[in-house]
Amino acid sequence: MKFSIYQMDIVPGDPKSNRENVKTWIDSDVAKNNPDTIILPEMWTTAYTLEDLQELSDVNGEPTLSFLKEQATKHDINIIGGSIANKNDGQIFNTTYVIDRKGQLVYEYNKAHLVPMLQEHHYLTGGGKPPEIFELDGLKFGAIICYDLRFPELIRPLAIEGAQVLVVVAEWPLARRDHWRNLLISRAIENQMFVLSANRVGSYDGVEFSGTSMGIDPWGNILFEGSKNHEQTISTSLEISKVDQVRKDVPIFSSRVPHIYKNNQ
Ligand SMILES: O=C(O)CCC(=O)C(=O)O
Repeated sequence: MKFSIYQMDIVPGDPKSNRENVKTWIDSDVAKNNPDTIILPEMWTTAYTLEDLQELSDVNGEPTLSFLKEQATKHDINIIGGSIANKNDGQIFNTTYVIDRKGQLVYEYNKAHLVPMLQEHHYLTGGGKPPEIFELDGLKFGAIICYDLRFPELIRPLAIEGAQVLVVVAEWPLARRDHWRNLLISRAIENQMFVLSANRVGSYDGVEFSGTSMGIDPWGNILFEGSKNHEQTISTSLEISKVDQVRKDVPIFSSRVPHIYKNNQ
């Protein structure tokens, strides 16, 4: 499977412009790289304009969901749609939508962990459910959003259930770029799966973001590392058989002793 990751800058509070930018990018990326699956960053329609989200959020995914479905069918691509601010029953969630090449919504997930450093709990509601595996073109994926990366207990069950690729979409700040790199590499090694991440660049409200969208193989080798501060398209293919190979060479999943782990995790 060939992936394109859009390490984009985001126009704050202007979903229409951001959708237009993403449309232009998809048109040119499809012509150039012919991807099977594209990946966008976190909150790419609004950026972290938390105080304005009541007004700027999509409602039940619209209009962004229809936009993503249209792009998927038009170009015959799968889309892991980063995440968007999304109002549902009066609450605002940070929601990832995954659309297949037929334009079907195959998966949705709301960010589970809210960021105390950003006072997110004043503006957003946590999803309250763990991520589940979804499939695209026969491959098994998990997807999480930014701060979720700090919680290995959220990700472990995905690996146990056979996820081959973990996708992490983010607006991770430059100030903690070392954490970002090391956590992504750790999640790949400990779960013996590919990790692909899409992080934004640019700045908003005095916070500079760190780019550095990464691809890591199940052995922990870095496949690519985006720039810290430039918009960039990362195009990559994964040799999926590496997952089985690494799990065979170092068979941690058959070495587990869940009955001694707290909560049998
Ligand atoms: O965990 C971090 O350091 C960054 C988290 C974050 O900025 C986010 O989840 O949006």
